[in-house]
Amino acid sequence: MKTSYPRKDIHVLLLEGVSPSAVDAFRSAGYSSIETHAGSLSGDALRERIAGAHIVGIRSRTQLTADVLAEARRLMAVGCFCIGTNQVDLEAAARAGVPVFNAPYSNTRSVAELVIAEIIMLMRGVPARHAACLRGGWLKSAAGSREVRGKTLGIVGYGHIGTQVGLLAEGLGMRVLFHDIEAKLSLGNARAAAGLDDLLARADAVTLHVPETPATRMMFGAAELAAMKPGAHLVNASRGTVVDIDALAAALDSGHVGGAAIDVFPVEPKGNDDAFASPLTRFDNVILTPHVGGSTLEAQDNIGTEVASKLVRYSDNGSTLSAVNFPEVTLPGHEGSQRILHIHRNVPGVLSRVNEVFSQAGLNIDGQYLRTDANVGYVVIDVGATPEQAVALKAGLAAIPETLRARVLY
Ligand SMILES: NC(=O)C1=CN([C@@H]2O[C@H](COP(=O)(O)OP(=O)(O)OC[C@H]3O[C@@H](n4cnc5c(N)ncnc54)[C@H](O)[C@@H]3O)[C@@H](O)[C@H]2O)C=CC1
Ligand SMILES: O=C(O)CCC(=O)C(=O)O
Repeated sequence: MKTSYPRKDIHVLLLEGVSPSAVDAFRSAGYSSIETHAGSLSGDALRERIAGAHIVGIRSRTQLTADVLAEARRLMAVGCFCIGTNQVDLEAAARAGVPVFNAPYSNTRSVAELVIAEIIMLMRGVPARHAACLRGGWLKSAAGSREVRGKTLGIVGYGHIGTQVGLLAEGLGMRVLFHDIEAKLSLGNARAAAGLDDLLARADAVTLHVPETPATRMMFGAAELAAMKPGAHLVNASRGTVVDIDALAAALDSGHVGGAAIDVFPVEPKGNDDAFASPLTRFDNVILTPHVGGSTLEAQDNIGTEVASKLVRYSDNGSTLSAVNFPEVTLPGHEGSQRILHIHRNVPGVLSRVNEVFSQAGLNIDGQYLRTDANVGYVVIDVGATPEQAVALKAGLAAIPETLRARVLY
């Protein structure tokens, strides 16, 4: 059961080279116990470091499984300093009373720019020419080299990244088709395809911008690759599980797929010192990048500030706005009141037990904010009480059997 701490005792663990802007944001908010690691941690090293952390910041590589979260008994919140949150068991985190935050927009432009550059490179046949030069060869020829102007780009997943790719591609004179499972507003002159097959049959290049979900796992296999136009190119900067890499290697071998740019892989090295292996490394007509779609200084700087600010706001004020796994509450300041957070399993009767704790103490509630989802209830109570009374109230709340976490805010 985790309760109240002064900021100096709140331990922040930042992994995977999270930007220094995050450290700055924590420090300027008064948090001084900050531990940073350049790489990801796993196994015993992760369990050991997370056991003492109140706030954990990761990027896409650190796996916060239910088992790992179970060891993190002090954990108040998780920050994913990226868009994807598939590396965290979000349900297990919610069941433990731990909100998870991310940065849904800050690196999207960086991904879109890389994708556009790759589409031009693939259509010009640059990867194979570059590979030849590195080996002392000279492939000066227009064979297979095309302008992107007038060609059709198929975007699968027309969200924050997909829409930006579409607008940039139109700026280059491309025709844009998209496919999404949701009805989406077309930006510019983009058109919704009749379905994935329609998009694949018409696109000269296909780019994938879907999240990792059960439905997108291996959504791009032999059948989808075969449905692409002969010689069309594939770009994947979404998640490595979305494309069947062996099927892609076979389609590149046969020449049906003209080239590919792949930024994400089913298995990625844990850090820069680990070796990378892929069935795609033997092809000259591919661009392989080490999951750097969002790795620009601009994006990382913005993400560091954005996610750290959300974590500080939750820690200082209790607001869970934009948490991805948790009831969202936006809260005003609580000057003049003690603010107590109570996170509980959402079953009938808990709120009346919460209120009973306050009425038994004979204290008036100044404000109460409640949000629930199917599993978790989050109630924030402002009360005119002394700090000592607040700690006693927190202990009363902690004794309610459905309690997941209770905390007095500093
Ligand atoms: N390579 C990198 O460094 C980066 C990779 N990413 C990945 O890109 C993904 C997309 O990012 P955003 O565009 O910001 O996400 P988003 O949530 O704004 O857009 C995703 C779109 O995919 C659609 N979608 C979901 N399932 C689908 C399906 N089965 N078929 C077709 N469409 C489907 C959604 O309706 C949504 O419109 C992220 O989830 C993340 O995994 C994000 C940032 C950096
Ligand atoms: O840059 C990173 O660490 C991960 C980027 C990414 O894949 C994401 O934002 O989802």
